[in-house]
Amino acid sequence: MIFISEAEIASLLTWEGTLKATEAALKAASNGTSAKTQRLYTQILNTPKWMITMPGYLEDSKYGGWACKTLTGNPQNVNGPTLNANIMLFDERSGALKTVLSGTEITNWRTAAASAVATKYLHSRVSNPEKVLSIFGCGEIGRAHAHCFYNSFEFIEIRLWNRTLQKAQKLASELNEKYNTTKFRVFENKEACARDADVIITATSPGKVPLIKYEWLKEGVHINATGVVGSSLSDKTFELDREIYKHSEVYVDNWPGANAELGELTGFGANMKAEVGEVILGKIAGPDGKQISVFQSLGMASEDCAMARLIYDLYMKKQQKNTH
Ligand SMILES: NC(=O)C1=CN([C@@H]2O[C@H](COP(=O)(O)OP(=O)(O)OC[C@H]3O[C@@H](n4cnc5c(N)ncnc54)[C@H](OP(=O)(O)O)[C@@H]3O)[C@@H](O)[C@H]2O)C=CC1
Ligand SMILES: O=C(O)C1=NCCCC1
Repeated sequence: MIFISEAEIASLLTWEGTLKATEAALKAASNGTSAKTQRLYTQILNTPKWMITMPGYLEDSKYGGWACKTLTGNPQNVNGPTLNANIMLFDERSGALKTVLSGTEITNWRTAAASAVATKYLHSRVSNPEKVLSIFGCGEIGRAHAHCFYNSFEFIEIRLWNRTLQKAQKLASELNEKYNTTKFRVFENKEACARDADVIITATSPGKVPLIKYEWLKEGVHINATGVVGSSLSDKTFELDREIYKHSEVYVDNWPGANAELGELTGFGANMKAEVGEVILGKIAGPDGKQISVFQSLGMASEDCAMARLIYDLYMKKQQKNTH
């Protein structure tokens, strides 16, 4: 059995590969070529710590795989990441365990890639270079989005907001330095950060008060809302206020997951429009550019299957090269 570590995975990950694998998984959710199994939440009693088990299967000659991700979350982790993930990849003929992959960075990358794919298909005018992107939350998922969106689109300005200001400042400095740019700007005030933004990403552990208010938003804005609290928690909260859901078209990655975990949104009056895959496949027309669109990202096991297969193939290729 092979173990592929975070360090090895970091050397194999590219945005191009991640975007293709994630798009394949989003498409498969809407054309019946991936399993629709629900994920399971297990909580350590009387604590906010949870484990999610995500079994999945994706049929695809390039990105197909049969895998199960386990992910533990501890919102109180101060010295390490909030999320720790591992992915078991199985042999489809024998059922034997083939590989265990560290899954934390894979989760960060594919979550950002899912938002980028959603933005590509739901916010068609994004190729206009005069666009502003605002990212709320500069943790691991926010950081991955900043890299992914910088490398995938041409925004004129990328705004960063974080509850703890210093974290946004640190990330902005890192990114401006790495990409030799001044596009990344820190905003202390949430409203100022959201106003006039064309695309918004929320990547926080949602608190009791929603982060973003409807009255701050520009016509036709596209929002990728990635922060979620497990469905087994009684104090479930969302990053966007109810008025936003009432006035938006809401897109999801998969209906079975949304039906199980996003029931509240229908209660808020949300127009739960379609899976992103249905738009990719041309089954449903995307937003008209005037309405607000929200991609309420849940994350799918099939995305992890696609990524596990991608990384496994790259790893094996590298091993073969090294032995010749
Ligand atoms: N949709 C998907 O597929 C996936 C979604 N997620 C979700 O993404 C979110 C972020 O995860 P990750 O980046 O790994 O976590 P991190 O712990 O790295 O970052 C958490 C972020 O949330 C902020 N935050 C925490 N509480 C609040 C609050 N009350 N108000 C505003 N901001 C707050 C933190 O701010 P500060 O720095 O001040 O503490 C920090 O920016 C989580 O909700 C997670 O469940 C994760 C993986 C996949
Ligand atoms: O898909 C995932 O992976 C996650 N989804 C929601 C919560 C954290 C991880």
